[in-house]
Amino acid sequence: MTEPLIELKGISKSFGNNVILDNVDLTIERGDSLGIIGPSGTGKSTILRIIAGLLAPDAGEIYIQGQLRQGLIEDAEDPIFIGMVFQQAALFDSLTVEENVGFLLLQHSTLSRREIKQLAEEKLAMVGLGKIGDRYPAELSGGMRKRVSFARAIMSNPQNPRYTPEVLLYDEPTAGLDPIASTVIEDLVRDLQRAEGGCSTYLMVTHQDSTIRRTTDKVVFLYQGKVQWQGKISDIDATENPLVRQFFSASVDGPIQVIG
Ligand SMILES: Nc1ncnc2c1ncn2[C@@H]1O[C@H](COP(=O)(O)OP(=O)(O)OP(=O)(O)O)[C@@H](O)[C@H]1O
Repeated sequence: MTEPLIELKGISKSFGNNVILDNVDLTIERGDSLGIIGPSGTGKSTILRIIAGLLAPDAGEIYIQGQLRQGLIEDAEDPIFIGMVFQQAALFDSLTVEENVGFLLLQHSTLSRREIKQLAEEKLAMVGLGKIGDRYPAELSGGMRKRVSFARAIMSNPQNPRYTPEVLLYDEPTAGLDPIASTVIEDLVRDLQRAEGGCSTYLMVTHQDSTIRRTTDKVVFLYQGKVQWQGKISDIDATENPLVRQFFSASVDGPIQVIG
């Protein structure tokens, strides 16, 4: 049996007295499209930041392709590259689209600007954006900016295959988009999962019903620091779990305490 790409064992994290994650285990296999869902403030983004190596857990272990991670990503490289797509596209306004997509290569490779431009164009074409490399982020719609951030996330360095992302972490990629723009992004997530030069494995944090159903095969339901339920996407409508039922029925009545 092959090793999981990522394994979290007993991960806990508190902010002050607020316990956000309490002894969470999670396994991500190659090819997984795993949704992390649950009410607001249950630690979904926190889990992504811990997996990305941007935030340290208080307790527990993280194995990346079987190797125990020590410290944060800035302290030691993981054996595989994990990319992140943030909720806000997080583009540099003063750089062109192409410079944004090629940013890491411009900083960390010896490739020529022409080579990086060509690679950026290839990735932009993969996310359905042609001929916009010379534009600035402010000239694009919200959906286009998101797609640019996808192109940046799947950028790889041909000089060093280790910098090809093997797992993508999506943090609410359809938040704030209208239903049609959301569908475009959901289709894109699936296209990139299948495409050569895309990324076959990902975690998806989202609140949107359509995004959960259209982009994930399995889901983990987090609440009060714990994994309360996990199952296949097709199990969602059949489960008797009261948390999952309340969440998907959008009812204020049930075990989930409504905050605010
Ligand atoms: N750096 C931090 N310092 C203090 N509290 C934090 C910090 N980061 C997150 N939190 C708190 O931890 C809790 C979980 O936050 P997180 O963003 O992980 O939740 P979430 O499930 O992604 O929420 P949402 O669905 O609303 O985006 C929240 O109460 C948040 O305020």
